[in-house]
Amino acid sequence: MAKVSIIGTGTWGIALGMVLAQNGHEVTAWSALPKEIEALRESYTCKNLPGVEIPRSIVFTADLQEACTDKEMLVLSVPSVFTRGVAKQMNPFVKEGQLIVSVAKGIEEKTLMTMSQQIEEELPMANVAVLSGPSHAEEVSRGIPTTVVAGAKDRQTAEHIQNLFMSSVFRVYTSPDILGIELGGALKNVIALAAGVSDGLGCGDNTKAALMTRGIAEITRLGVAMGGKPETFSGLSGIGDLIVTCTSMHSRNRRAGILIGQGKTMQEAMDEVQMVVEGVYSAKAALALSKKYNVSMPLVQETNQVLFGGKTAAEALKDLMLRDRTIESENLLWENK
Ligand SMILES: NC(=O)C1=CN([C@@H]2O[C@H](COP(=O)(O)OP(=O)(O)OC[C@H]3O[C@@H](n4cnc5c(N)ncnc54)[C@H](O)[C@@H]3O)[C@@H](O)[C@H]2O)C=CC1
Ligand SMILES: O=C(CO)COP(=O)(O)O
Repeated sequence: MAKVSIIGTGTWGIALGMVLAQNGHEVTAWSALPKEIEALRESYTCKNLPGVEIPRSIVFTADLQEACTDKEMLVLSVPSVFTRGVAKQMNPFVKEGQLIVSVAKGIEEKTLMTMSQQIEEELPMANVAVLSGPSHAEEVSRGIPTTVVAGAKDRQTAEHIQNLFMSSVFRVYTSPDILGIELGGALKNVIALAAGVSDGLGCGDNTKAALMTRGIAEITRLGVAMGGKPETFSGLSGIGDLIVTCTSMHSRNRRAGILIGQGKTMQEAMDEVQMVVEGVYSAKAALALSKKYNVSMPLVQETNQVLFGGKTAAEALKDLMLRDRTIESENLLWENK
C-alpha cells in the first residue's frame, strides 16, 4: 500500500481521496483553507457531497510540507485558477522524480498553458501526469461505476497511477497523450456552458445533440492542431467527458449555462452555482487558442460573446444556426468536386 496525498479538498479531491483510501492506501489531504481542514477533521463530511461519509483513515492537514513529504503520489486537485500558485508553494517540498497527478480542468488565461505545463514550470523536478474523464465527484464518492484515463510520459508511470486508483467501481485506462487529455477536459467545459444555455433557452434534445457533436468537432480541430491525438478526443477525456458534462445536473458548467439561458448574467449564475465554473475561465483561453492556431470554433466564439460581449443567448443561437453554409467535415469531400 502506498502513502499518497490529495492537494486540494474540494469535492473532486475528496472523491479521489476516498477512492484511494478505499483501495487501502494511506491518504493525507491538504487544503489552503485552515477552516476547511478543521471542519473536515471534525465531521468527516464535505458540505458539497451531502450524505457522503469520508473514510476515517484519511488524515487532514493544513501543513503543505507534511502533505508533500514521503508521498509516492501527490494528486493536485485545486480548481484550475489556483493550480500555479499552489504548485509554486509546493516547490520547496517536492523531490526529484516525485509523481504529481494533475486533475483540474482548465487553461491559464494569461499564458494559454495547460495545467501540467504550469506545474512543470513551477516544479521542474517532478514527474507530472494527468487523470481525467467523465467523473462527477457526486457519483464517484457514492461508489457509482466510473471510468477515467491516466496520461503520463512513460507507460510505467501511467500503469502505476492505474494500479493505485483502479477498483471494481473506478476503472482506469492509460494513455501517452497528456496534451489531448488536458485539452479535452478543459474545452468541454465551454461547450457544457453552451449546452446549459440551450437548455435554459428551452431548446430541445436535437439542439443539445447538435451542440455536443459540433462541440467535439471544434475541440478535436483545435486539439489536433496543438498536437493532441485525434483518438483522445473520441475517448473518455474527450467525447466521454463532453457527454457527461452536457447532460448531467451535477455539472456546475451546465447549471451556470442554464441560468444564463434563463436570462441571468454570468456573475449572477456563478454566484448561484457557488462552486467553481471552470468554463467561464477556459472560454477566453479557448478563443485565444483558436485565433493562435487559426482554427474555426464558432461555438466557443458565440459562448464568449454571451459571457463577455453582452450578446443575448437567443441572438447567439440564431447566429449559429444562420452562419455561412458549410460542409460537415473538411476530410469528407466528393471525388469529383
Ligand atoms: N467536481 C467534479 O466532479 C470534478 C472536478 N474536476 C476538476 O477538479 C478541479 C477542482 O474541482 P472541485 O473540487 O469540484 O472544485 P470545488 O469548487 O469543490 O473547489 C473548491 C475548493 O477549492 C479550494 N480552494 C479555495 N480557495 C483556494 C485558494 N485560494 N487556494 C487553493 N485552494 C483553494 C478549497 O479546498 C475549496 O474547497 C476543477 O478543475 C474541476 O474541473 C475534475 C473532475 C470531476
Ligand atoms: O469535469 C467534470 C465531470 O467530469 C465536472 O464538471 P463540472 O465542473 O461542470 O461540474
